[in-house]
Order: sequence, then structure tokens, then C-alpha cells
Amino acid sequence: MARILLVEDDLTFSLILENFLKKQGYLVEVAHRVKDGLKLVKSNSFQLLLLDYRLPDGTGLELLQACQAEDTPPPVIMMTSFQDVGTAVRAMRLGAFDYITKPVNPDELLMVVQEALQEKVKPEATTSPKAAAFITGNSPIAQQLHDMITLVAPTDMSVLVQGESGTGKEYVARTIHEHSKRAQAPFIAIDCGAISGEIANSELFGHLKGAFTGAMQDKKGLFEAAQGGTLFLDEVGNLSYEIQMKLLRALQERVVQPLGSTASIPVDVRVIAATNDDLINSVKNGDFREDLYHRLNEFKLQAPALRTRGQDLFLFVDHFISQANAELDRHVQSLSPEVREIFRNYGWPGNLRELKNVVKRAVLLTPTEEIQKQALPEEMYQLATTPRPEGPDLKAMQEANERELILKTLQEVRYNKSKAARLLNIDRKTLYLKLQKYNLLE
Ligand SMILES: Nc1ncnc2c1ncn2[C@@H]1O[C@H](COP(=O)(O)OP(=O)(O)OP(=O)(O)O)[C@@H](O)[C@H]1O
Repeated sequence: MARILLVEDDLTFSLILENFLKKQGYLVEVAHRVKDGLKLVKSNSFQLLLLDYRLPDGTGLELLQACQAEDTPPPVIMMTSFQDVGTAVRAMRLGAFDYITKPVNPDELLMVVQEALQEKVKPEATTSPKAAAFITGNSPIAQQLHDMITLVAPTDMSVLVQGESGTGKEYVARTIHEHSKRAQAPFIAIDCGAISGEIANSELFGHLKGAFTGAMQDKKGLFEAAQGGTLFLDEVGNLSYEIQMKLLRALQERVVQPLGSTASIPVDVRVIAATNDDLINSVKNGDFREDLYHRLNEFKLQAPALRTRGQDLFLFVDHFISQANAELDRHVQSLSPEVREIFRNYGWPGNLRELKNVVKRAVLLTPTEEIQKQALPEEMYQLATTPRPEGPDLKAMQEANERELILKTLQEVRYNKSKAARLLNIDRKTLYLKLQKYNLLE
């Protein structure tokens, strides 16, 4: 019976969740604050953590990070309000297994919990699904990306893939590998955001038995495991300075030295790295080695944000609907016209990952062939539907446009009101009044 730790400050809601999970056969411990959650994590072993994001004495991210420091961290599911989707996406970069938006739907919760418990514990190196499970897209920006991939793939250049979270950077790396001379050798992906210090060292370069407490036997590093193939370093900006040095050596001299060993092992590996933020800023701040940056950045690719991909959005929707139908045994065919409109107007700050989650949830909740707006997270359709005036009412039309523009901007900047006001070229107070007027306040 799996043990779950639930950290949620809303007492009624946590009681409902606790009872629901217990009925499903899980053992549940509950905490209402970060401090108590930390104590429980330290003194117990849990197979899963279910964390609210906003807690009275901090955020769920603190608990997530504390868990990531463990040898075998349990999977973590974050629960957030719709406005915090950006944060949830950040949590996934820090190693969370998944997120669900509130109000929590019991079927969805159960689905994610079951998936998390079946899933192997992160961090892990993955040989991710074949690129055939992916689609390219028809938008000019997607075609351009595809051309660049075709151009750089056959060379042995290191590639730096930049892009917002969830834009498919791993997909880009995988496609490069599959179009390269190395296609028959392994493609190994590792999320550097989810590993730290000694673990990163031993994951990447290996270790000898006894090199540190807990090193019970020799372990091959991922560089060796990827011999002849491609190593994908996601979130490369998170590597410590010490590991950056070792990585530079591996790239320049083509040798690695496992922890506790004096021997240098030759490696022939192409490295593709990915970053969310502008790595050049980390270089300027002294957090990332400049020499390594240039070594990784022999060729730079930009993974485009979903909101810049036009009609590709609906190609992805069809693709994710088919995937979800197969996984959940549903027969959904399409979106209702109203849902299409909501999707078109939404800013998708979490990009493809967010779209995939929203579609999967909607498919789960749709027993018929067409997804209706009720199957979307409530706040998504409440916020996204701007009523349009029927007749030639200019003032009403202007207001509808204004509401829509404010919404889009808010979504793009993940509800940061100061940033939104700046972009909209109005002051915060005016923005606030307009949010009130259009019923857009949280
Ligand atoms: N071209 C594609 N076709 C279909 N699905 C895709 C495509 N690109 C990405 N996805 C899906 O979108 C999700 C996010 O993709 P991926 O993990 O590659 O993004 P990422 O940019 O590496 O994210 P992060 O910055 O959080 O590491 C995954 O579930 C992936 O399967």
C-alpha cells in the first residue's frame, strides 16, 4: 500500500482529499504547513508527495527541493491554482512528476497519482520515445526550426537548444540524434535541474565502489553509457561549477574520470544541451563558465513558444487527443467550436506540456466525441471567454477587444500585473481598475 504525504493548508479540502485517497486504498499523512511537511519527509518514507503550492509559511517548491536532495526522491505532484500554472511548470523543471490545477477533479487526481506511482523515481536518464511519436508542424517558424535541425544533425557540432519550458526542447534534441550518423547508438537524456552535487557527478561521469558513502558498487556514468551516441543535458544551467569543469574536460579532451578513480576513460559522445533562460546572463553573472558556454553553443536553436505557432496548435490538439484516447480508452474526435475559440485565445505559458495536460484531462472527462468547455479547468474558460456584442455597438466591441488584450497579456506574463501593465502601456492602478471592470480579478 503506497504511503502518500499530502501538504495542503485548506483544512476542508485536505480532509476531502485525504478521505478520497484512503478510500482508494492509500495510506495518507497530512500536514498543513511547509515546516510540518519537512519534518514528516525527514522522519518517514513516502512513495508520493501531493503538495499545494501556496502554503502559509512558504511554498510547496521548498518541500519539492528538500525531497530532491534525497538519494531516491519520491515523485511529487503539485496542486496549483490556474493562475500559478507558470509556477507549476517551473516545479516540473525542478523535478516534480506532474501538476494538477485546482479545483481538483477526483478522476484526474487518481489518474496522475496512479501514473506517478508506476513511474520510476526521478532523476533518471531516459531513452525517450522515438521522434515518430512527435509532429513537426506547418507554421513557418516550425518549418524553419525543422530546416535548421536537418542542417545541423549530420554534423558533429554541439547544439544549444533554447526555449521556454515545455516547448519541446527534448524533442528537438531527439530529432537531431535520429538524423545524425549516431542514430544507431544510444540517445540519453538527463535533467540537470533534478540532480545536484555528488549525484550529478556520479550520474554523468560514474563512480567506483566506495567513492562516497552509499557507493556500494562501481557505476558507469552517462557519458560512457552514451558511447558513440548523443547525451542530452536538459537545464544545463543548473550544473554546479565543479561539474561544469568536468563537463568541459569531457568535451575538449574527450575523456571522463569516474569519482574515486584516477583513470581517464575515452568517450565519443555528442552533447546537446538545453536551457530555459538566457544562459548568456548566467555567464555574465559568473554562474556559468564562459568557455563551456561557447563549447556547448557551437550551434544555437530556438524552440518556439506555442503561442507563436499559429494553426500548429490544432495539429498538436489532434495529436494529443489521439494519444489520450489510446491511453484512457476514450473516443474523443474533436473540440467544440467554443473550446477551439478558448484554445485560440489562451496564451499557453506552459506550452506543449500544458496543452498536453489540458487535453488529456479533457479527454478523461469526455465520454462523448466532442470536448465541451466544462471539461476544461474552470478558470480557463471563465477567463478566456469574452462575450462579443451582437449588433454594431462600437463601445461594446472596443471593450470586448480591450478585455481580450488584457487577458492575453496577463497570460503571456503569467499573471505578473506589473509586467502586464508595462506591456499594455498603462499604470498598475489603471490595470487594476480594468480588471475589476471586466471581472478578471482572482
Ligand atoms: N513536436 C512534438 N510533437 C508532439 N509532442 C511533443 C512535441 N514536442 C514536445 N512534445 C510533448 O510536449 C511535452 C514537453 O516536451 P519537452 O519535454 O520536450 O519540452 P522541454 O522544452 O524539454 O521542457 P522543459 O523545459 O520543461 O524541460 C512532452 O510531453 C512532449 O512529449
